[in-house]
Amino acid sequence: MGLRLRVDGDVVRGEVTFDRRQQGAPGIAHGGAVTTVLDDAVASLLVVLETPAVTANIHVDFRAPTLLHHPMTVEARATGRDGRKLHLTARLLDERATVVAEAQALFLAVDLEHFAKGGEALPEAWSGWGANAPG
Ligand SMILES: CCCCCCCC(=O)SCCNC(=O)CCNC(=O)[C@H](O)C(C)(C)COP(=O)(O)OP(=O)(O)OC[C@H]1O[C@@H](n2cnc3c(N)ncnc32)[C@H](O)[C@@H]1OP(=O)(O)O
Repeated sequence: MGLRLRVDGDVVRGEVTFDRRQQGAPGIAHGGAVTTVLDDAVASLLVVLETPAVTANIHVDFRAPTLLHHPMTVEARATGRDGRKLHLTARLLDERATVVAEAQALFLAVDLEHFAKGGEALPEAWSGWGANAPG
């Protein structure tokens, strides 16, 4: 879906335009696709936090239809930490800055060994992250 994310201070921002591949109802993005974008945005905050963590849960409020072929922006920020629990939030906004969807996510910090289960090499940049997790 061409989601582009970047770190801007302690916020993650990005742009996405949904197309027919993410269609749910005619002309409108599927809620699962919207949730994927919000989950990806909050997950990118882990770069800011330098903490390996995984989504334990994510709650999404769909405030307005997310129209296909309309450029959307997404922004995510951390709202708090309680031990291993990272509280993260993200919003998806349309061209008029109307919030079309927002998410509250709980991530749990994990040891890097958690990802070894996937059998893939981990990004080099993650090598220094382990010291912060679990918190
Ligand atoms: C570094 C970049 C990574 C990119 C990640 C991208 C985002 C993703 O898509 S991750 C993929 C989707 N998520 C997953 O695969 C996670 C699968 N789940 C798991 O591995 C485990 O359930 C995991 C790690 C979340 C929690 O297991 P575990 O470490 O044993 O925690 P556990 O001891 O059960 O619980 C710890 C605390 O969290 C709470 N908790 C755990 N799960 C939840 C939940 N789903 N909702 C609310 N609270 C929860 C527990 O109640 C407990 O709270 P307290 O300490 O107050 O009693």
